Amino acid sequence: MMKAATAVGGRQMQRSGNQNHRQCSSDQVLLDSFSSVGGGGGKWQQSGFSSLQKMDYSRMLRSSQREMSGELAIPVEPSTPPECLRTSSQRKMVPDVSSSDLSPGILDLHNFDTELLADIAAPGFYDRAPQIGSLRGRGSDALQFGNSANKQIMKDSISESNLSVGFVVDKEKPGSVAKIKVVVRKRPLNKKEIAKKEEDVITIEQHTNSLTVHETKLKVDLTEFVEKHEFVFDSVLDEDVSNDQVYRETVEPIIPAIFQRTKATCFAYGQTGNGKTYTMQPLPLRASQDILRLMNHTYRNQGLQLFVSFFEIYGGKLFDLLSDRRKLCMREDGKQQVCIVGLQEYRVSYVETIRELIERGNASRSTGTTGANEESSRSHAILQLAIKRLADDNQQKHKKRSADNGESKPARVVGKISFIDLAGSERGADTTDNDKQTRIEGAEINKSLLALKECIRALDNDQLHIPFRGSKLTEVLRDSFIGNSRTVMISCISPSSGSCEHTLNTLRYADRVKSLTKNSNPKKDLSSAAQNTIDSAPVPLPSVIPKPVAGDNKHIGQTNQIEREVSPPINLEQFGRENVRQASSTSNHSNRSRGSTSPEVCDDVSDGPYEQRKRFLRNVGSNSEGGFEDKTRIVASQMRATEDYDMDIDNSNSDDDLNDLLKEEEDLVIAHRRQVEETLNFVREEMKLLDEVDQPGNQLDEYITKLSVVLSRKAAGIVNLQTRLAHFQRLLTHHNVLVSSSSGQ
Ligand SMILES: Nc1ncnc2c1ncn2[C@@H]1O[C@H](COP(=O)(O)OP(=O)(O)OP(=O)(O)O)[C@@H](O)[C@H]1O
Repeated sequence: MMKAATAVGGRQMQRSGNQNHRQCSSDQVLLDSFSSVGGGGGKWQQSGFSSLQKMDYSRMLRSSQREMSGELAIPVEPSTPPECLRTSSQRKMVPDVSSSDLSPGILDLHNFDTELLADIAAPGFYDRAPQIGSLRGRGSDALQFGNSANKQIMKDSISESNLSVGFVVDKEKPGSVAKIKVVVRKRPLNKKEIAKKEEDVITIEQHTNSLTVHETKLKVDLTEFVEKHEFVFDSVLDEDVSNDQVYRETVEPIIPAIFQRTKATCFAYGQTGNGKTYTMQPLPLRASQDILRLMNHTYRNQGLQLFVSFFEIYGGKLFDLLSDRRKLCMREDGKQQVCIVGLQEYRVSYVETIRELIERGNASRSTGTTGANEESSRSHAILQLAIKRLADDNQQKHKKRSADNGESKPARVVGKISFIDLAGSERGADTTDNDKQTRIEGAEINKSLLALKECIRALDNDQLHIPFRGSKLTEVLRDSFIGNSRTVMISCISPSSGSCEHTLNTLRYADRVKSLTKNSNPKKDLSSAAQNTIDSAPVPLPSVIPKPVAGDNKHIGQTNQIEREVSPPINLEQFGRENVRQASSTSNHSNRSRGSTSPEVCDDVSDGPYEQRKRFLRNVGSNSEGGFEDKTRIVASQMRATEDYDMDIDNSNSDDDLNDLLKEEEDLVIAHRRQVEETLNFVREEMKLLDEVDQPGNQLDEYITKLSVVLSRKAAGIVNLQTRLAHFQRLLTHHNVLVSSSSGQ
């Protein structure tokens, strides 16, 4: 799972999510070469690349095949090349999908009944898996940062995986693998952090699977002290642990299970730029290699086939990354089973083919720039490896039925594994500078991350109801949450002191996922339970901080942040509209009254037109047009009104129309800008007015004093709007929590 592989055209910025991106050239070369070497009959050989290139790739692939020949004694079959890998003539002549190689256009994730395979024990699978203690010190991954590291990953993965060809079938039952495994991976300090002289604040003890965050804090007397936050997870991986070792610790143990009716999910979670893509990138390749080996040894002659699909969820929409970003639809059938309409699956027999497909998919991913990562994944990418089987009798029937009426019966899914490279999590406070699109992305991302967590928790508690409707992501993964499932979560963290708060948030998320498991380790972030009530929110407004749900305080390491995630609903839409209404009513007021000569229209000295204020100033002290005090009282009551609405929020109903909310927020920003502008104009006009109007000194003093009251109230109004804007972002995040938690009720 990668972002755009640099070798395949680099990464791109895709904001619309609807654009089609084609990265054909080098893919074409590689796949064509592969087909020719792998026995594809030269079907895709006419792409016009040089014979020298062909030879190089052929040599590489031949050697790769030789290395794996013991394990991959599978019949050579042509892999169906993606459309963009064909020449234009081929694109015209050859149908898009070959029915023998691809799944039907409609991929029904459930209708393929899970095959009941013979419970064949596969001995020795885990024999090679190292003890966690031995993971230290290898660090074969590129430890330097930058694109070169990413480029290297796939190669490393292949070559490392080839080292482990001495693969023996497993003897352990899949049932012995934990249902949910939470692993934390720390990355090294990057160049930027080193340049800023940031320190590594994470210590890891792999033999106890514990990790300590040393957070520097300030006492009230401004002296520094270090607070320690200790966490224990199923596994903790230090910065020198290689990607191959990560594979062995996370995915390898669950591979045998997917031959036995299990749906597995592996995902990386963490702050943007902390190594999710770096970590996820090589895993599907390694997994597919092991799957192919098992298929061709332990499960040979059972007619199993491996299928690959790769799609992304961006802005709540699905795009096929292996089919020119074709937009996909998710449907539920009568049995409430999820179908992804149009998703293409490719039947594969070779790791190299999978590699090419992954690279192509990555090149189509939506990426953007965040403060922490220039090439940030702004989508969730989901790569699925599905093992399917057409039973003999089914095959017979299938042939007959196909001959009869041209229908094809889909293969049955034996098991599958989904690799999810999640978009980076961001705090609302970090997104204040982002444009609207980035804010929408951020809100969508946070929403799905929270929904995912809720599903995992429900799953691990054997809850009857899994709140998969919380987001598109969880809906799509629905079938991975039901029945026999395994989940591996890899939390990626930065070691730097500057990211300490982010890191704690990530670890608490991971801790939360794990915390309610039956076998959870009680040794949690004790320091945070005792004294750390860190809240990443920029401005504390108690009236909108949701209250903890009764009985949800059983976990020691829980903090305020977590408690808020299970809070009662807030009507954000009402909140937003109210904000805008208040802001607009104040800011539009002067617009309405401008041009009017009626003094009644101007109920506020600050909002009256210039001539009116001039008249007013002339009458200061005479009370002829209503006292100045009255007018300032009106202003004050308007300000109070904008402050009061917070009180109503808790009584509101929830509303999940995110786009409406963002529209409200945008309106609020406009209203804020307008109010600032008008206040400045007001000040300018007042200064001019004071120059023009000849008043006795004492009356002028009085006027100025009163004016300063109005001005300070105007300033308070602006600050108020700013506070609400900052708050709006927090509320959007809370909203996501509420949506997911309310859908779970
Ligand atoms: N364990 C690691 N060792 C060496 N380099 C790493 C490691 N983890 C991450 N990096 C480097 O850090 C940079 C950012 O990593 P990556 O793109 O994987 O982050 P990310 O979490 O996927 O970010 P985003 O959520 O924004 O997509 C990359 O240049 C990557 O090579």
